Amino acid sequence: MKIALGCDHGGYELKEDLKNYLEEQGHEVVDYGTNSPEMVDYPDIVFPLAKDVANGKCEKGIICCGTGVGVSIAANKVYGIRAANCHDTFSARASREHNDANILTLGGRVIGKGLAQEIVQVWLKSEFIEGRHLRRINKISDYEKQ
Ligand SMILES: O=C(CO)[C@H](O)[C@H](O)[C@H](O)COP(=O)(O)O
Repeated sequence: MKIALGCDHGGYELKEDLKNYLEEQGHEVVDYGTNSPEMVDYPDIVFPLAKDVANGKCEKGIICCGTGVGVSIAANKVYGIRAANCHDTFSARASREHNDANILTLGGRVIGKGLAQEIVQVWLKSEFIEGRHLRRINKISDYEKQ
């Protein structure tokens, strides 16, 4: 799978670890930075990345910051993005099965690398189950189009 990966300085170490992990799993990773622990403003990373998920250049996105919250708020401003900040595997699975989340956000100051890898693994293998959830997603999309 072609995956857009990005971070700010708060998620830099986790992003680097996930890049290796995803490549080991055979995924194609497109790295949107940042590429050092120096301070950056996360919207500058998030918007180009999220646009490329929304327009289909990348199938899914994973973004790390200190908490996963700031990047999630920013990503959800981009038309067509459903970003979910998940720090447990139950929520990660539900964000795919129920919400068809196309971006996962993670907090490098919240969870360790091992748990982050498990969350990513569950998130990537879980599929949207449609049914009643599609009706709800469509209501969000309709609102977004207004
Ligand atoms: O947006 C965030 C908080 O929800 C992210 O965790 C950022 O990484 C964080 O705000 C960065 O904070 P810093 O004090 O500039 O390192």
